[in-house]
Amino acid sequence: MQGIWTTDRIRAAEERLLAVTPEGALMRRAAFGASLRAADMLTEHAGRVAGSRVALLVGAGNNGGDALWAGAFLLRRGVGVTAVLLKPERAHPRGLAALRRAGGRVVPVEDAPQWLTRADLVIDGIVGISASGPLRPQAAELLEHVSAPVLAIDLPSGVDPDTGEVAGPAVRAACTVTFGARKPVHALNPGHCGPVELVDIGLGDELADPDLFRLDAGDVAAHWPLPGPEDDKYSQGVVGIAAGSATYPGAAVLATGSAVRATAGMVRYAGPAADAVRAHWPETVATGSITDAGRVQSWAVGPGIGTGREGREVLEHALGQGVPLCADADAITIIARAPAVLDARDPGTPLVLTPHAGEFERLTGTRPGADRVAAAREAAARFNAVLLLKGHCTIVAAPDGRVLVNVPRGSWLATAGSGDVLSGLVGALLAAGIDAWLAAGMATYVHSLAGLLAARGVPTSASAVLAAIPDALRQVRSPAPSNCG
Ligand SMILES: NC(=O)C1=CN([C@@H]2O[C@H](COP(=O)(O)OP(=O)(O)OC[C@H]3O[C@@H](n4cnc5c(N)ncnc54)[C@H](O)[C@@H]3O)[C@@H](O)[C@H]2O)[C@@H](O)CC1
Ligand SMILES: [K+]
Repeated sequence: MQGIWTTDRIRAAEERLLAVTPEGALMRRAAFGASLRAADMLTEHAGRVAGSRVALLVGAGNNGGDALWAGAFLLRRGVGVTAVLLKPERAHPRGLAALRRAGGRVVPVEDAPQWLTRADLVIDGIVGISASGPLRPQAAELLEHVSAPVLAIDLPSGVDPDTGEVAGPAVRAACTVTFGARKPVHALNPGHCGPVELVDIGLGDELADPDLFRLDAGDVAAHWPLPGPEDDKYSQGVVGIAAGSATYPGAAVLATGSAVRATAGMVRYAGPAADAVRAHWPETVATGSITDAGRVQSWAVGPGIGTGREGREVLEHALGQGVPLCADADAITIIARAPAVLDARDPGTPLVLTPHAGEFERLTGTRPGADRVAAAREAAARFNAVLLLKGHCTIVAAPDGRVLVNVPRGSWLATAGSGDVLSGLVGALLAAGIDAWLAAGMATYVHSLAGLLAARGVPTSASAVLAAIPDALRQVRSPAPSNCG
């Protein structure tokens, strides 16, 4: 798992490291790493390093210092570097001296447009982890002259470092180079960060207990249930799916199908769409009513069951079985309207709730707001449940405070029925006995990868996402190498 730390924790760790490191050494390490990434970007976008042109946007703090030092390193490689000082009186003195010594040009803001327009690459050193709020008007106006790719130093300026919120003008980077450890913005706002490269500045020993986690393919592969020599259809877990209606069998077919594709365990379906489910997935055991569904090790309940009395009875029955349960879609609305339904639950048995922002508001009375991590964490504690907050960037919070963030792979999953596929995946992993927080995170990961594979650059459908689950699992088990992201 990749760890992610809030900026307070990073700042404290940096201070401890600074106290035992020669002055300026950390910044030079960071800036050298940034200059290497800048050179790679110049090669990619301008076809050369020596002879290319870089403009630095330099703010009032150490982030600007990083940019100035990176400029000094690039000058040594024959790059023409121009620094635009947004707050000349507060520009990092040592960084500025280093840039000047290396032969860099320093221009006032009034002269900046021509240098920004001509640049092959712009380096954003406006503001880093001490940022608050969006870009100030002067910086926002300068950015209008930029058409070259932007390399963000530490994070794209104007984006909130801890929540990823964009409340006004902000840099949209082609790539971000960060130092020491990943910050929440990198996972929560991949659209503004672009691929994120991590430069080691020696912070590792100072940081423990991440605030957030991100799964990688290795984690998912390591925990995904695969049949072993001793296994049979029961030993791998039996998942029950309660979804869909006679008139709208789609949700039932999709949720059941994704459970079928996810693991080799057995899938039972219970509900009025049993005929349609049997027709699509002959390997399932389908019954018309949840009361005669038989034993399962987990339930996935909700998509398309309706929010009336029948839906409520189905949910109550499943909650009363004392097995882990994923409550999705209509099941969430039922809980929001009648929280007493949860009285049927044994509080020690895992529950996963999978709301999107609107369902989250129904459940809790408020929208998730800018700090989606805090919102998900609070709701997880309040409901004593794993809370999977859907969105472009999905957050999975456990009642004990652990949070996973899934960095999306495009917006391909914004399609009807996609949530039904996710709930089948969660249910199948719960049946295999996987920790509910991890199960929800792994399901989200594979769901988004299946979305990417199904889409291959064009809009896709939930059925195609479902069909791509085996390919996503194959890819997870043998991931392609990646050096940025
Ligand atoms: N402390 C260290 O040893 C290291 C720090 N590093 C760099 O230092 C950065 C943090 O530096 P600082 O704490 O000096 O602060 P920043 O450079 O992040 O911000 C400087 C100042 O900008 C102002 N500001 C806040 N929001 C703004 C906005 N939206 N628009 C314009 N100005 C705004 C504030 O007055 C703030 O103090 C990191 O992000 C990283 O780039 C790296 O060099 C690694 C080592
Ligand atoms: K920046």
